Amino acid sequence: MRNSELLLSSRQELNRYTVMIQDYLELGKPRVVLVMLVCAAVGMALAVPGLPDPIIMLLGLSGIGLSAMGAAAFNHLLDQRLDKLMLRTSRRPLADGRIQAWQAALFASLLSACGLSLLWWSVNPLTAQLTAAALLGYAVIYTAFLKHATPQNITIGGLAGAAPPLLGWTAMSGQIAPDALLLVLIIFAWTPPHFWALALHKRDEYARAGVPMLPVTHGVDFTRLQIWLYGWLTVAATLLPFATGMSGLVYLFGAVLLNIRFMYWNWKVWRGQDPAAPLSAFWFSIRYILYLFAWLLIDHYLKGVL
Ligand code: HEM
Ligand SMILES: CC(C)=CCC/C(C)=C/CC/C(C)=C/COP(=O)(O)OP(=O)(O)O
Repeated sequence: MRNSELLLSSRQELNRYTVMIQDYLELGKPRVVLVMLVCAAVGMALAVPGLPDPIIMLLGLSGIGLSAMGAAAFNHLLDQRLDKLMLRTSRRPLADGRIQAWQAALFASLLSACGLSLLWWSVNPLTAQLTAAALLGYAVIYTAFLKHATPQNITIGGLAGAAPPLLGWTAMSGQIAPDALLLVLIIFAWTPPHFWALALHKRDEYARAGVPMLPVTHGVDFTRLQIWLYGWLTVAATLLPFATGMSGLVYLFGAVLLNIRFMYWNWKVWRGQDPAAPLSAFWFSIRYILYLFAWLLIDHYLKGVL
């Protein structure tokens, strides 16, 4: 083989590996997990006065992240047939046949086992148990049952996605505190407006695939109203950290600004006059939750200084 041919084939080999790594990474829904890890990190910071122990923080975030990615990979595995039916998900590695079911099962099991063991042995058993509950809640209860059974799938399944700040909190303090549950409540209330905005936009795909999401079972108008109402519930939940004295005026300032924008988009969705509003509301909901947790963190550290 000539040198140029050798170079070409090693480049092709490298490309194949890069694509394979990207496919496995995609199974773990890395962008969703990254936002969850931010929420977990804020839970860690708020659980203790001063700075959290960096070693526990690293071990805790690794364990939570690996477990959440494991749960997401199980979701890909169990949903592979459904994912083939929807345009948004049809190019996923399993749905598209780029990864085999046994490979995904092995990957999901390895990630979950590594994540949970790391938490059990190097953080604390309570965090490992709560993370295992969230993993099963999303991968099994939501994906295998609720998603196909009831339009309330995400209100109940949302509890698993809302767990990260509590997991961060227990990783650092070893106990479940009311303040940590407030943070869970915020994400729990936020999940319906977050997801139903996307479900409105993708209503026809869900209908064709036979998934009983709210806009499919109860119609578009009812879903718009629910987004508006759950939006207010989220606003109320976000005021609780200030009302209970857990966070101060800096947080309140940030939360009010974010809530104005959040309710502006939810209002646009509710009115139903702008066909682009649901997708814009969905994307804003992600920035909203990220920035809200950032404000909690800023407030926590400024409280010590101001
Ligand atoms: C059961 C609860 C939840 C449901 C049903 C849900 C649903 C969804 C769906 C269907 C997508 C689109 C995914 C895609 O196109 O690949 C999405 C995207 C996203 N979700 Fe959620 N979500 C939930 C909870 C959460 C939570 C708790 C967080 C973070 C704290 C979160 C953060 C995100 C982010 C960052 C994206 C964008 C991902 C990207 O850019 O590809 N979600 N969500
Ligand atoms: C241990 C722990 C913290 C677990 C949480 C796991 C986790 C990654 C939850 C993500 C929530 C999510 C993106 C739901 C969408 O699922 P879907 O199946 O309805 O959406 P899809 O159609 O895009 O797959």
